Amino acid sequence: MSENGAKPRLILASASPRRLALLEQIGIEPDLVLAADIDETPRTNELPRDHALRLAREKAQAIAALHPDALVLGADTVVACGRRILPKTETEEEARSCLALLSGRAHRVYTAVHLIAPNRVSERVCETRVTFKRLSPDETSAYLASGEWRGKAGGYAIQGRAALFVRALSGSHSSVVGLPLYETAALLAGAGFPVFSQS
Ligand SMILES: Cc1cn([C@H]2C[C@H](O)[C@@H](COP(=O)(O)OP(=O)(O)OP(=O)(O)O)O2)c(=O)[nH]c1=O
Repeated sequence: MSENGAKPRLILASASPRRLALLEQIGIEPDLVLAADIDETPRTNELPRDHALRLAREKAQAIAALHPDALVLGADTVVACGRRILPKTETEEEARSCLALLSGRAHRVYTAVHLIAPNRVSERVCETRVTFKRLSPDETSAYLASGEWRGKAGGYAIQGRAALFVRALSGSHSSVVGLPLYETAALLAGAGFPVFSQS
């Protein structure tokens, strides 16, 4: 609660419908959802975890600058093969190369969350290890034809058909989809947002 006992206004700094749906899953409805338009290009030699943390922070800061009295939550999801940051795939060719890299091996997904409150800033990053089965040419073609890879980090969406490719996952499923719910709830509770008593 804020100093006067009122529930603080919450803004989700994201254009991702999945992040909104994940927040709603735990009973949290932001007062406002605003997309932050920032440059998401990785810096030279930037590590995947650092990249996710930086972009989550920059998304939150862009919106907090316009709404200094609210709680502002930003997030960023990065799929990494070793130190390599995979793109958010926009073309079928990009998605095909990502699937070829991910096939038959483990990779990591980092989602960072950054919360700006009027009097404090907090952040967390969640690391998840995902192991894909070896993909046959038919599986790859069928997945590419589904179009589910479009705009997704690493060229797949675990909440859709790519679930069939996941042999093992260690970490947080919600984090791979785009928002680690355990960590997000902890940040919000720490900033005085009533996580378990919304109504
Ligand atoms: C790996 C994976 C990623 N994704 C998505 C989550 C994110 O939306 C996207 C990664 O891009 P992000 O830049 O993290 O998010 P976004 O561009 O969709 O939204 P915004 O920046 O406005 O918050 O990939 C899935 O939906 N499922 C998955 O399994």
